[in-house]
Amino acid sequence: MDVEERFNRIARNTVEIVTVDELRRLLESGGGIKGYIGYEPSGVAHIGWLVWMYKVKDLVEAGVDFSVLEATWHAYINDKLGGDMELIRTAARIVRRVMEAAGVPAERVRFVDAEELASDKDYWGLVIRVAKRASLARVRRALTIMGRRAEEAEVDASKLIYPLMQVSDIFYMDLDIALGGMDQRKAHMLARDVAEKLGRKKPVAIHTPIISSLQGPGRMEASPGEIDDVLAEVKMSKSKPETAVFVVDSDEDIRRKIRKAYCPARQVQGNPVLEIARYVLFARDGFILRVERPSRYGGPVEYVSYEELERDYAEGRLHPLDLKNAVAESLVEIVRPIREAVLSDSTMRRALEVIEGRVTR
Ligand SMILES: Nc1ncnc2c1ncn2[C@@H]1O[C@H](COP(=O)(O)OP(=O)(O)OP(=O)(O)O)[C@@H](O)[C@H]1O
Ligand SMILES: N[C@@H](Cc1ccc(O)cc1)C(=O)O
Repeated sequence: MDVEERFNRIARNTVEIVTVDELRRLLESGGGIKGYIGYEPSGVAHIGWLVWMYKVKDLVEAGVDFSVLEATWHAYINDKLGGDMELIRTAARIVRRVMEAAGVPAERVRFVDAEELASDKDYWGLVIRVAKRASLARVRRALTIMGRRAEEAEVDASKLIYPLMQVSDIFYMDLDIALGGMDQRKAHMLARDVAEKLGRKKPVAIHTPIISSLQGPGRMEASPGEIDDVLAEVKMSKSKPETAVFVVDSDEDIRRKIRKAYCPARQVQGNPVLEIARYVLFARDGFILRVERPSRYGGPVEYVSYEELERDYAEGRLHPLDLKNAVAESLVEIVRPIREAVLSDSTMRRALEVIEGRVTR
């Protein structure tokens, strides 16, 4: 791939790149580029995670030396899985399997355990230096990166360490690119500002879209705030199982959940079914959405691009039920091999049962 092809591969299906020029310069420099994403191993992945997993695949294919940080300590701080570190580590093994089944070339990705970072005194030196350069108000505001509101830091002070650790992870691993969903924006912006003050490499932030809750965004006007704060509230989230399709859901569960999903006729904004079509289904090369419907409703139709689908939907030429059925069937095809990869392994199956019973938020 030449520079342009690499750039396009990295940029497709993203919401923002901070900054595009810096990314171009990195690619043009011809040197090695180090990127990462971190996630909390804290339960079963939902289809929102496929959005970043597909992006990891793009980055690896574009030649980025990529690490996936299994943020075990972060999950502990964030009260996941009852703070059971053994279970948190097990959850990380399951997510690895999910990533492989979703097409991420695992042999070309470095998996890093947050406990390994935290075992180095230099890591903690870095956390303290980062803390010195960040105001308390800014760190509190960054709590959205862990799906919390600023006020929640009052309950338990470890929550304030989390954003500082996330920023330090980036410096410790000496990264050029930090990837995350839009809800991770505050960590990346903080890292960019602190980088200048500490004379560190300023990471390019790449943000992928957030899929809304299946129940819809609710009263969006009632949640004023910056875009990432709002998205953190309305996203499909594993802590709210009724909002999500999980990668281990049965075919019938997927169909049932999509059938019940919020999907007003002609509405594009905040429509989770269209978002799934756009960011999960059409994110795959060569995808075609096939709508089966009786001839009295227009007969079968095929969409080869999201844009065509959106146009027909917005103009009322595609009924919500027909959209839902088509999206559900395609999702079933995507989820099935992932579910089988996880559930065909009896150790994983058992671990999953324990984890599902222990999801604490
Ligand atoms: N609904 C979503 N759509 C797209 N990406 C998502 C979605 N939810 C989470 N992500 C991304 O997945 C990564 C892991 O996020 P996170 O651990 O917060 O997910 P989650 O399962 O919703 O967790 P929780 O419910 O525990 O907050 C982050 O980069 C985040 O941006
Ligand atoms: N805050 C991220 C997890 C994360 C943790 C540490 C990092 O360095 C990066 C990401 C999330 O909630 O998904």
